[in-house]
Amino acid sequence: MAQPELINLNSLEGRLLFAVPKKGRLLQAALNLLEGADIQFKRENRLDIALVKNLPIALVFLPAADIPTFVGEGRVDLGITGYDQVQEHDAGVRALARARRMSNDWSPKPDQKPQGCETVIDLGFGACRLQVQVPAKGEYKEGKDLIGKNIGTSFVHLAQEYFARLELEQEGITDTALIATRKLRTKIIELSGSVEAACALGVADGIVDLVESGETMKAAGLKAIDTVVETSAILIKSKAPSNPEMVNLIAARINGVITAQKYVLCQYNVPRASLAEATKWTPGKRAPTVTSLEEEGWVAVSAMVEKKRIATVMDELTKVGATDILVLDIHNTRSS
Ligand SMILES: Nc1ncnc2c1ncn2[C@@H]1O[C@H](COP(=O)(O)OP(=O)(O)OP(=O)(O)O)[C@@H](O)[C@H]1O
Ligand SMILES: O=P(O)(O)OC[C@H]1O[C@H](OP(=O)(O)OP(=O)(O)O)[C@H](O)[C@@H]1O
Repeated sequence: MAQPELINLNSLEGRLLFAVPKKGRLLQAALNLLEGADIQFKRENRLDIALVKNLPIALVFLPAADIPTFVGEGRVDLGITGYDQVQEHDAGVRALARARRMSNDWSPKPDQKPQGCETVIDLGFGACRLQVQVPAKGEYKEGKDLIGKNIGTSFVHLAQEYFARLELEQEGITDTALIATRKLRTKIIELSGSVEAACALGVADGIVDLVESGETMKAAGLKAIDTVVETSAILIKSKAPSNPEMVNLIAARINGVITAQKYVLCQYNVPRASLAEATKWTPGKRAPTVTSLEEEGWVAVSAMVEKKRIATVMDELTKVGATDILVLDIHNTRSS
């Protein structure tokens, strides 16, 4: 039986490291993006590193929550994760800086690489909201009603900052710099999953958790009273990537795939006299392509249109006299 090829660390030499969620909600959409960007790899069973066959890249499969740390510290060059995870990581970095300042242990190394990650593209999937939730039939109406109570969450740092801000507001303190040094009256309880069960089980008075369809929240007898972060999946890069050209190439490819998913190509024929009216509905990304038809007084138009607008656009084009309207899927796209 053929043995799987083991990856030794030397084979990562010279390769751009690209972190991908190893499981969960973002995994499949991230894999689809890689396929669309022609990033070819074979992931061996149980191995969290895969060498890309056609580019000098290695994929590293990591928990979505850890990806901002690896990218932020420059251990990995690029990553796909949720904006919520980046925000939680950044809030954690602020909390650590505050703790170190308070204990006078603040000694940045002079040769340290720039830390932190930058958002390259909003990937347009994995949209949900990090919300403050309370029992639907309970007495809590707004975030500030939970001050001094027990809050269950996996997003401890964002929850800490959220309640620090509310506590300061309640005390009439406007200096937001104090959010970072606040000793909270509200108790934040870290939970790693099934957070929605915390209220019913008496562990928490309220929770801070993700809501997508709202089904989990409803089933747990909870309602949302505030939003901490609106999130979707993003492509992030380190502030000091090992190969900036390769980062740009991957970003351009992924951007092309995302744009292709968002747009369709709309083609139609229209009398030249109605062209101005018709192209108001199909201005294209830069400008529509207009070509003359063999038939006198007619032109053919081709333009990219956002998928979500296409039905309305077709209705309006018909009204202004366009005919032979075709809508085509776009497989990939690239613009500078
Ligand atoms: N309905 C949803 N619930 C949770 N996360 C979602 C949802 N929709 C999109 N996401 C995104 O997916 C990211 C990863 O969440 P997910 O729960 O799938 O991760 P995970 O690695 O399986 O973590 P865990 O083991 O804690 O469940 C979230 O941070 C968020 O950005
Ligand atoms: O609004 P909805 O569409 O119902 O989605 C939200 C739920 O999905 C996530 O949990 P997940 O299923 O990832 O499991 P977990 O509770 O173990 O994190 C999140 O923590 C919510 O519980």
